[in-house]
Amino acid sequence: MMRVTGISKRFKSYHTPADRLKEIILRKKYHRDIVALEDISFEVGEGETLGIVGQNGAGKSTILKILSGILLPDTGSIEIDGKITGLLELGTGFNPELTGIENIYMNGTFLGMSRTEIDQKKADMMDFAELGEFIYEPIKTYSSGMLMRLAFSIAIHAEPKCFLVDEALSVGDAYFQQKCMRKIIEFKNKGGSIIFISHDMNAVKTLCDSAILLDKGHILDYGDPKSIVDFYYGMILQKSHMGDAEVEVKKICVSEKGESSNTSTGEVKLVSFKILNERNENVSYIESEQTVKFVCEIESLKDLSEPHYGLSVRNNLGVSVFETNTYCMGIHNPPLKRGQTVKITYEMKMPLSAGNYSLSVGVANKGYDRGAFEEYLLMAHDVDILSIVSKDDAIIYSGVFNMDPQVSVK
Ligand SMILES: Nc1ncnc2c1ncn2[C@@H]1O[C@H](COP(=O)(O)OP(=O)(O)OP(=O)(O)O)[C@@H](O)[C@H]1O
Repeated sequence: MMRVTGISKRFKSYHTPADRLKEIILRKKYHRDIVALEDISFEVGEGETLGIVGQNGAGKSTILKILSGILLPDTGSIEIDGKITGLLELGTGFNPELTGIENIYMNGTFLGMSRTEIDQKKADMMDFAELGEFIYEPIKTYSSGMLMRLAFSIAIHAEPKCFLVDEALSVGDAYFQQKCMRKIIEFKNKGGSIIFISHDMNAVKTLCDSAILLDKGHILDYGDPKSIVDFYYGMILQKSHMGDAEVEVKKICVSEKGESSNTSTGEVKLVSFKILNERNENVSYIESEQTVKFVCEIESLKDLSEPHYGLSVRNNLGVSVFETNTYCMGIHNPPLKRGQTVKITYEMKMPLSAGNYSLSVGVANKGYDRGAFEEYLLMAHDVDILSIVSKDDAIIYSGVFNMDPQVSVK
């Protein structure tokens, strides 16, 4: 178990290096205080993964640096019965002039391993990193992906109690990332604690047992990863909304199956959401590969010049299995006048594996600008759940959906 209590960290920001000198000599304040973290507390149990999410500058890296001992907090404490290691700022604890093997010794020592321990684990570390002959070369000749392979291998073999995972993992190629993920899951299953920092919300929902939403150094919310991610999306909606409307995050109920976390500017309203089969009957479950209709009624509370509507289907791990919107599909929708209601029907086949799938809907106005809609108006998460049961005569397969392969064996 790891317990972090009341951690705070401030940085002094100087306009120029000369200001630092002036401050000392003239004994006058020449800096601006930046609150990177304020009174951060959390716990991670054995075998648990805590996700930390937040926008750029929220304080995520500062937490990791404090946990790994690179930075000291101004206040607060960290209690853990063992080591904390992880992937941090690639190169920390490495000497570029030394070979991969020499760096295993140096970095291993930095992570608290004895020489005998490193002697015993060196072969495993080298095997895992798969660097071939490069392991005998100075690491200044390594690509960032190769450096990451070495850093990960040493950090995970150092037998930590808590492992820190951040975006540095994405430097590795897809093959090595998968290998790292398998190792991380193995570590977790053996009782290791993990702190996972990522901008990939699907990964946070899939891998974490709990999550923290950080904003400007403060914990905005702490709890179940799914609601944290929904809250985070709500924040993004608010920031990407270029209109002047206030955004509210609230729970709504449009189906009998429970609550949906609805983030809305209040300019459109989700009136109803229905799941129908081919005979237009309301259904809550279908057989895999059947056609289904999702019918969504939206009321506009202001004039919308170029409305767009989106739908996403997520599996029970929160992973998006399908997501699209009318803008991406090249559909030009008629404008909506204030007070008008529009009915959007998505008719599609669902060749998904058996399980429960949640449906989310979104509404935006105007097209993409800088990779996002100009005006997000509504994001209603998990408005309904559709259960899919296996199709009797389907092939036996595992995975997310039936790709229906045509096989020829010659
Ligand atoms: N060495 C430093 N000196 C001054 N300010 C700093 C320093 N390191 C971080 N900060 C400030 O602290 C705040 C938190 O930064 P941090 O890097 O922890 O954010 P982050 O959530 O990791 O962001 P990102 O997602 O962009 O990596 C930011 O305002 C940043 O400018």
